[in-house]
Amino acid sequence: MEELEVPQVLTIAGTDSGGGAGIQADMKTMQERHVFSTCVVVAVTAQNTLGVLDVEVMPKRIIDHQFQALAEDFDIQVSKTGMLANTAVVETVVENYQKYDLGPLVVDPVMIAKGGAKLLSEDAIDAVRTKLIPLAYLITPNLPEAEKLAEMEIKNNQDVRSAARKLRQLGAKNVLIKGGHFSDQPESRDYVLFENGKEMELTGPRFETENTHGTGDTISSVIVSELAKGAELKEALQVGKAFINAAISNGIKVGHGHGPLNHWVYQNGESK
Ligand SMILES: Nc1ncnc2c1ncn2[C@@H]1O[C@H](COP(=O)(O)OP(=O)(O)OP(=O)(O)O)[C@@H](O)[C@H]1O
Ligand SMILES: Cc1ncc(COP(=O)(O)O)c(N)n1
Repeated sequence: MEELEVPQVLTIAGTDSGGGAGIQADMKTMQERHVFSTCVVVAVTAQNTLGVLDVEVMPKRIIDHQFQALAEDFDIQVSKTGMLANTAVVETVVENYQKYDLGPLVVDPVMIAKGGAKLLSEDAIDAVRTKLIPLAYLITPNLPEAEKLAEMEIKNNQDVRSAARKLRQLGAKNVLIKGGHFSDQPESRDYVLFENGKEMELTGPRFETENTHGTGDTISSVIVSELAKGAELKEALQVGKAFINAAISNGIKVGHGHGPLNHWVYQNGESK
Protein backbone atom coordinates (compact mmCIF):
# COMPACT_ATOMS: atom_id res chain seq x y z
CA MET A 1 0.00 0.00 0.00
CA GLU A 2 1.34 3.41 -0.92
CA GLU A 3 1.68 5.75 2.04
CA LEU A 4 1.13 9.47 1.85
CA GLU A 5 4.07 11.80 2.49
CA VAL A 6 2.90 14.58 4.80
CA PRO A 7 4.82 17.66 5.92
CA GLN A 8 5.83 17.49 9.59
CA VAL A 9 5.87 20.54 11.85
CA LEU A 10 6.74 21.30 15.46
CA THR A 11 5.26 23.61 18.10
CA ILE A 12 7.35 24.45 21.15
CA ALA A 13 5.02 26.06 23.71
CA GLY A 14 2.82 25.75 26.76
CA THR A 15 -0.40 23.77 27.00
CA ASP A 16 -3.88 25.26 27.56
CA SER A 17 -6.15 22.84 29.42
CA GLY A 18 -9.08 24.84 28.01
CA GLY A 19 -8.07 23.83 24.50
CA GLY A 20 -8.35 27.29 22.92
CA ALA A 21 -4.77 28.55 22.90
CA GLY A 22 -1.21 27.26 23.28
CA ILE A 23 -0.19 23.83 22.02
CA GLN A 24 -3.80 22.68 21.71
CA ALA A 25 -4.74 25.57 19.38
CA ASP A 26 -1.53 25.03 17.42
CA MET A 27 -2.12 21.31 16.86
CA LYS A 28 -5.82 21.74 16.04
CA THR A 29 -4.90 24.38 13.47
CA MET A 30 -2.10 22.30 11.98
CA GLN A 31 -4.44 19.32 11.70
CA GLU A 32 -6.94 21.52 9.84
CA ARG A 33 -4.18 22.59 7.44
CA HIS A 34 -3.27 18.94 6.74
CA VAL A 35 0.23 18.78 8.18
CA PHE A 36 1.46 16.34 10.83
CA SER A 37 2.05 18.20 14.09
CA THR A 38 4.47 17.36 16.88
CA CYS A 39 5.15 19.29 20.08
CA VAL A 40 7.63 20.11 22.81
CA VAL A 41 5.72 21.01 25.99
CA VAL A 42 7.73 23.59 27.98
CA ALA A 43 4.99 24.46 30.48
CA VAL A 44 1.57 23.22 31.55
CA THR A 45 -1.14 25.76 32.32
CA ALA A 46 -4.35 25.11 34.24
CA GLN A 47 -6.44 27.45 32.12
CA ASN A 48 -9.93 28.06 30.80
CA THR A 49 -11.61 30.89 28.89
CA LEU A 50 -11.80 32.91 32.14
CA GLY A 51 -8.10 32.87 32.91
CA VAL A 52 -5.00 31.02 34.05
CA LEU A 53 -5.29 29.23 37.41
CA ASP A 54 -1.80 27.78 37.63
CA VAL A 55 1.40 27.22 35.64
CA GLU A 56 4.06 24.52 35.97
CA VAL A 57 7.26 25.00 33.98
CA MET A 58 8.86 21.78 32.73
CA PRO A 59 12.39 20.87 33.91
CA LYS A 60 15.23 21.20 31.37
CA ARG A 61 15.72 17.42 31.25
CA ILE A 62 12.27 16.67 29.87
CA ILE A 63 12.40 19.60 27.43
CA ASP A 64 15.76 18.33 26.13
CA HIS A 65 14.42 14.80 25.83
CA GLN A 66 11.34 15.90 23.91
CA PHE A 67 13.60 17.63 21.37
CA GLN A 68 15.85 14.56 21.21
CA ALA A 69 12.91 12.20 20.73
CA LEU A 70 11.54 14.27 17.87
CA ALA A 71 14.91 14.90 16.21
CA GLU A 72 15.77 11.17 16.24
CA ASP A 73 12.62 10.13 14.44
CA PHE A 74 10.86 12.92 12.54
CA ASP A 75 11.67 15.09 9.59
CA ILE A 76 10.50 18.48 10.84
CA GLN A 77 10.10 21.03 8.04
CA VAL A 78 9.07 24.13 10.02
CA SER A 79 8.97 24.91 13.77
CA LYS A 80 7.34 27.55 15.93
CA THR A 81 7.60 28.82 19.48
CA GLY A 82 4.76 30.12 21.66
CA MET A 83 4.66 30.54 25.46
CA LEU A 84 8.21 30.06 26.80
CA ALA A 85 7.66 31.04 30.46
CA ASN A 86 11.14 32.12 31.61
CA THR A 87 14.79 32.74 30.71
CA ALA A 88 15.90 29.16 31.42
CA VAL A 89 13.30 27.80 28.99
CA VAL A 90 14.19 30.35 26.30
CA GLU A 91 17.86 29.33 26.63
CA THR A 92 17.02 25.60 26.53
CA VAL A 93 14.90 26.09 23.41
CA VAL A 94 17.63 28.13 21.70
CA GLU A 95 20.22 25.44 22.54
CA ASN A 96 18.06 22.63 21.16
CA TYR A 97 16.98 24.51 18.05
CA GLN A 98 20.67 25.12 17.26
CA LYS A 99 21.57 21.47 17.95
CA TYR A 100 19.00 19.85 15.66
CA ASP A 101 17.73 20.45 12.14
CA LEU A 102 14.18 21.68 12.76
CA GLY A 103 13.62 23.89 9.70
CA PRO A 104 12.85 27.61 9.66
CA LEU A 105 11.61 29.00 12.98
CA VAL A 106 8.48 31.11 13.47
CA VAL A 107 8.69 32.95 16.80
CA ASP A 108 5.36 33.98 18.36
CA PRO A 109 6.73 35.89 21.38
CA VAL A 110 3.78 35.20 23.69
CA MET A 111 3.97 37.37 26.83
CA ILE A 112 0.52 37.97 28.35
CA ALA A 113 -2.70 35.94 27.96
CA LYS A 114 -5.92 37.70 26.89
CA GLY A 115 -7.13 37.39 30.50
CA GLY A 116 -3.99 39.22 31.78
CA ALA A 117 -1.85 36.31 33.07
CA LYS A 118 1.91 36.60 32.54
CA LEU A 119 3.15 33.80 30.29
CA LEU A 120 6.75 35.09 30.03
CA SER A 121 8.66 36.53 32.97
CA GLU A 122 9.80 40.14 32.52
CA ASP A 123 13.49 39.21 32.76
CA ALA A 124 13.14 36.67 29.93
CA ILE A 125 12.31 39.39 27.39
CA ASP A 126 16.00 40.14 27.05
CA ALA A 127 16.80 36.49 26.23
CA VAL A 128 14.03 36.49 23.61
CA ARG A 129 15.42 39.69 22.13
CA THR A 130 19.08 38.71 22.04
CA LYS A 131 19.04 34.90 21.71
CA LEU A 132 15.78 33.78 20.10
CA ILE A 133 14.92 36.58 17.66
CA PRO A 134 18.24 36.20 15.78
CA LEU A 135 17.13 32.63 14.90
CA ALA A 136 13.69 33.67 13.64
CA TYR A 137 12.66 33.30 10.03
CA LEU A 138 9.50 35.14 11.04
CA ILE A 139 8.51 36.86 14.28
CA THR A 140 4.81 37.51 14.97
CA PRO A 141 4.37 39.88 17.94
CA ASN A 142 1.11 41.58 18.81
CA LEU A 143 1.31 45.31 19.57
CA PRO A 144 2.25 45.13 23.28
CA GLU A 145 4.85 42.44 22.50
CA ALA A 146 6.32 44.54 19.66
CA GLU A 147 6.55 47.52 22.04
CA LYS A 148 8.49 45.48 24.61
CA LEU A 149 10.83 43.87 22.10
CA ALA A 150 11.52 47.03 20.10
CA GLU A 151 11.66 49.08 23.31
CA MET A 152 9.37 51.81 22.00
CA GLU A 153 5.78 52.97 22.24
CA ILE A 154 3.50 52.20 19.30
CA LYS A 155 0.76 54.75 18.82
CA ASN A 156 0.22 54.85 15.07
CA ASN A 157 1.03 53.11 11.78
CA GLN A 158 4.36 54.91 11.47
CA ASP A 159 5.41 53.54 14.88
CA VAL A 160 4.44 50.03 13.72
CA ARG A 161 6.81 50.41 10.76
CA SER A 162 9.67 51.67 12.97
CA ALA A 163 9.15 48.82 15.45
CA ALA A 164 9.22 46.26 12.61
CA ARG A 165 12.51 47.71 11.34
CA LYS A 166 13.97 47.45 14.86
CA LEU A 167 12.91 43.81 15.09
CA ARG A 168 14.67 43.13 11.79
CA GLN A 169 17.79 44.79 13.20
CA LEU A 170 17.61 42.34 16.12
CA GLY A 171 17.96 39.55 13.56
CA ALA A 172 14.46 38.39 12.61
CA LYS A 173 14.35 37.85 8.84
CA ASN A 174 10.68 38.73 8.43
CA VAL A 175 8.30 40.53 10.77
CA LEU A 176 4.51 40.35 11.17
CA ILE A 177 3.09 42.83 13.69
CA LYS A 178 -0.48 41.81 14.51
CA GLY A 179 -2.92 44.64 14.96
CA GLY A 180 -5.58 42.85 17.01
CA HIS A 181 -4.92 45.26 19.90
CA PHE A 182 -5.62 48.42 17.82
CA SER A 183 -9.22 48.04 18.96
CA ASP A 184 -10.27 51.63 18.17
CA GLN A 185 -10.00 51.04 14.40
CA PRO A 186 -12.83 49.84 12.14
CA GLU A 187 -10.74 47.17 10.46
CA SER A 188 -8.14 44.68 11.65
CA ARG A 189 -4.79 45.58 10.14
CA ASP A 190 -1.57 43.58 10.43
CA TYR A 191 1.74 44.85 9.10
CA VAL A 192 4.43 42.75 7.40
CA LEU A 193 8.06 43.68 6.74
CA PHE A 194 9.81 41.15 4.48
CA GLU A 195 13.52 40.35 4.45
CA ASN A 196 13.97 42.19 1.13
CA GLY A 197 12.56 45.38 2.72
CA LYS A 198 9.15 45.08 0.98
CA GLU A 199 6.05 45.75 3.06
CA MET A 200 2.51 44.34 3.06
CA GLU A 201 -0.65 44.88 5.06
CA LEU A 202 -3.12 42.14 5.92
CA THR A 203 -6.49 43.74 6.40
CA GLY A 204 -9.94 42.49 7.21
CA PRO A 205 -13.09 43.49 9.04
CA ARG A 206 -12.81 43.97 12.82
CA PHE A 207 -15.37 41.73 14.51
CA GLU A 208 -17.02 42.83 17.76
CA THR A 209 -16.51 39.74 19.88
CA GLU A 210 -14.94 38.56 23.12
CA ASN A 211 -14.13 35.23 21.51
CA THR A 212 -10.55 35.79 20.39
CA HIS A 213 -8.72 33.38 22.69
CA GLY A 214 -5.83 31.88 20.76
CA THR A 215 -5.91 34.15 17.70
CA GLY A 216 -2.15 34.66 17.76
CA ASP A 217 -1.35 30.96 18.16
CA THR A 218 -3.79 30.09 15.41
CA ILE A 219 -2.55 32.53 12.77
CA SER A 220 1.10 31.58 13.39
CA SER A 221 0.21 27.87 13.16
CA VAL A 222 -1.49 28.39 9.80
CA ILE A 223 1.61 30.21 8.57
CA VAL A 224 3.87 27.36 9.78
CA SER A 225 1.63 24.78 8.08
CA GLU A 226 1.50 26.59 4.75
CA LEU A 227 5.29 27.11 4.76
CA ALA A 228 5.74 23.39 5.46
CA LYS A 229 3.57 22.60 2.42
CA GLY A 230 5.88 24.75 0.29
CA ALA A 231 4.04 28.07 0.13
CA GLU A 232 5.89 31.37 -0.24
CA LEU A 233 5.73 33.48 2.92
CA LYS A 234 3.37 36.03 1.34
CA GLU A 235 0.87 33.33 0.44
CA ALA A 236 1.21 31.67 3.89
CA LEU A 237 0.42 35.01 5.54
CA GLN A 238 -2.63 35.55 3.34
CA VAL A 239 -4.00 32.08 4.11
CA GLY A 240 -3.34 32.79 7.81
CA LYS A 241 -5.38 35.99 7.71
CA ALA A 242 -8.25 34.34 5.79
CA PHE A 243 -8.28 31.44 8.27
CA ILE A 244 -8.35 33.77 11.28
CA ASN A 245 -11.13 35.92 9.78
CA ALA A 246 -13.28 32.84 9.22
CA ALA A 247 -12.41 31.37 12.64
CA ILE A 248 -13.38 34.60 14.48
CA SER A 249 -16.44 35.52 12.44
CA ASN A 250 -18.08 32.08 12.60
CA GLY A 251 -17.90 32.02 16.40
CA ILE A 252 -18.65 29.04 18.64
CA LYS A 253 -20.17 29.16 22.11
CA VAL A 254 -17.67 27.50 24.46
CA GLY A 255 -16.86 28.65 28.00
CA HIS A 256 -17.87 31.83 29.82
CA GLY A 257 -14.97 34.20 29.16
CA HIS A 258 -12.73 34.91 26.16
CA GLY A 259 -14.00 32.01 24.07
CA PRO A 260 -11.97 29.94 21.60
CA LEU A 261 -12.12 30.14 17.80
CA ASN A 262 -13.88 28.01 15.25
CA HIS A 263 -10.95 26.00 13.93
CA TRP A 264 -13.12 23.91 11.57
CA VAL A 265 -14.76 26.54 9.45
CA TYR A 266 -12.01 27.49 7.01
CA GLN A 267 -11.75 24.98 4.22
CA ASN A 268 -9.40 26.05 1.45
CA GLY A 269 -10.83 29.51 1.18
CA GLU A 270 -14.45 28.53 1.75
CA SER A 271 -16.07 29.49 5.03
CA LYS A 272 -19.68 28.89 6.04
N1 LIG B 1 -11.72 41.36 16.87
C1 LIG B 1 -11.00 41.00 15.81
N2 LIG B 1 -11.53 41.08 14.56
C2 LIG B 1 -10.80 40.71 13.49
N3 LIG B 1 -9.54 40.26 13.54
C3 LIG B 1 -8.95 40.16 14.76
C4 LIG B 1 -9.65 40.52 15.95
N4 LIG B 1 -8.82 40.28 17.03
C5 LIG B 1 -7.68 39.81 16.51
N5 LIG B 1 -7.73 39.73 15.15
C6 LIG B 1 -6.71 39.22 14.26
O1 LIG B 1 -6.20 38.02 14.81
C7 LIG B 1 -4.81 37.89 14.54
C8 LIG B 1 -4.06 37.77 15.87
O2 LIG B 1 -3.93 39.07 16.40
P1 LIG B 1 -3.82 39.47 17.90
O3 LIG B 1 -3.27 40.86 17.91
O4 LIG B 1 -5.11 39.18 18.57
O5 LIG B 1 -2.73 38.44 18.40
P2 LIG B 1 -2.39 37.96 19.83
O6 LIG B 1 -2.68 39.05 20.81
O7 LIG B 1 -1.03 37.39 19.78
O8 LIG B 1 -3.41 36.80 20.04
P3 LIG B 1 -3.48 35.78 21.28
O9 LIG B 1 -2.63 36.34 22.38
O10 LIG B 1 -4.94 35.74 21.58
O11 LIG B 1 -3.04 34.44 20.83
C9 LIG B 1 -4.43 39.12 13.72
O12 LIG B 1 -4.53 38.80 12.36
C10 LIG B 1 -5.50 40.14 14.13
O13 LIG B 1 -5.66 41.16 13.18
C1 LIG C 1 -0.38 28.21 26.87
C2 LIG C 1 -0.83 29.48 26.26
N1 LIG C 1 -0.18 29.96 25.18
C3 LIG C 1 -0.60 31.12 24.61
C4 LIG C 1 -1.67 31.84 25.12
C5 LIG C 1 -2.05 33.16 24.49
O1 LIG C 1 -3.36 33.22 24.04
P1 LIG C 1 -4.40 34.35 24.49
O2 LIG C 1 -3.67 35.67 24.48
O3 LIG C 1 -5.49 34.30 23.51
O4 LIG C 1 -4.85 34.02 25.90
C6 LIG C 1 -2.32 31.29 26.25
N2 LIG C 1 -3.37 31.91 26.82
N3 LIG C 1 -1.88 30.12 26.80
